[in-house]
Amino acid sequence: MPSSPCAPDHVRRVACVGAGVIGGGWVAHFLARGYDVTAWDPAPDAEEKLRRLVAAAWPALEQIGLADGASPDRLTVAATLAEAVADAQFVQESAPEKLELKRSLLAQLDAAAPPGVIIASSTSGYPMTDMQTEAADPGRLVVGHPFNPPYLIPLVEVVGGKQTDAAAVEWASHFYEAAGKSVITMERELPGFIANRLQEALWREALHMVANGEATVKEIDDSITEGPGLRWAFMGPCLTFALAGGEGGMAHMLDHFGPSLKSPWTRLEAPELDDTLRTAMVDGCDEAAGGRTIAQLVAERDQGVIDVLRATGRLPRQRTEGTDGNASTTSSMGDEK
Ligand SMILES: NC(=O)C1=CN([C@@H]2O[C@H](COP(=O)(O)OP(=O)(O)OC[C@H]3O[C@@H](n4cnc5c(N)ncnc54)[C@H](O)[C@@H]3O)[C@@H](O)[C@H]2O)C=CC1
Ligand SMILES: C[N+](C)(C)CC(=O)CC(=O)[O-]
Repeated sequence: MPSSPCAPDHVRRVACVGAGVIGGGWVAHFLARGYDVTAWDPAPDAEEKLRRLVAAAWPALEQIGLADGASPDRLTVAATLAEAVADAQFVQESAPEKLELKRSLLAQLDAAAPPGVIIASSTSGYPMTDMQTEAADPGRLVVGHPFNPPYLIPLVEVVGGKQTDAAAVEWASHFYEAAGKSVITMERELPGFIANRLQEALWREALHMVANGEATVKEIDDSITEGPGLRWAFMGPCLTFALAGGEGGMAHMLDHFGPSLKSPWTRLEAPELDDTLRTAMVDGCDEAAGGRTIAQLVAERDQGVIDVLRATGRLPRQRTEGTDGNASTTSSMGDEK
């Protein structure tokens, strides 16, 4: 077992490797929770982009409550990967979703990080078994799959690969909880984990409807935000459908609607993501954005998530007594169980 040199709730220094949309979001989250964060990203403009992302996220983070001592000033951008992880007590990898790159990067991180320190990948779909093949100590490599933006959406799915030590998965789950996340620890690897597997089914149908001219991008988005999405923020799809069975609950729902719900399973096919569909999706999203910039949409999304968290009783949350003004001060969101 990679005996981590640090208890999950005593971590103070986190390294984030890859600082784009998700790596930057992780940086913002860890800073807001009071950690010292060291980031590394090979892109020449990475530091500027990262600091811009953190600055844009900070007002939302102030709204939901910062840990004592939290500050963007506690971010250091390292010149090399080795420097970034040299002193880390936890490493979050968020490099591009390319299997070969992940394999080699995780091996480099394993070689450079202090012995025993847990290294998590943000991958949105690769099983850790396929990514840990080149590492000398694959036992300490786990998946920690976040949701965009990681500084507001509580969920992290944690799962190991065939060579991951069970204790590493357990340590990572405890660490994310201490860092204010809501954790699902998976016993076994599933492509897409749980939430993306569900999202993939929805996404396939959305693309299919656009490809076939059956619905516009706006209609698809409205159908969720004005419909099931309102329920899903606080009650999942299974319990929601149990209520479709009235007093008979899920049993009646399945007896009543089961046969009619089953027939589509056999007729649904994957669409071809060709240039025509790509253009239709890009144009449809531009139209749905209605002239709003990405920065405006990010601010709108962040406020929307905060409003939903607050409306559903997940904000504000009591802080626990922080003795060191750091990670022991739990998040104001996400881990109410
Ligand atoms: N964008 C999303 O909504 C989500 C993405 N993810 C996962 O997060 C990871 C990162 O995705 P994004 O942030 O969206 O991509 P991105 O393209 O925004 O950022 C990737 C960053 O990695 C950097 N990079 C390139 N080569 C690198 C290397 N060898 N080592 C370290 N960094 C390197 C790039 O310069 C870039 O800044 C992927 O594994 C993705 O599947 C997970 C959940 C949601
Ligand atoms: C688009 N994506 C598949 C990378 C999204 C995710 O992995 C999770 C999310 O943020 O919905």
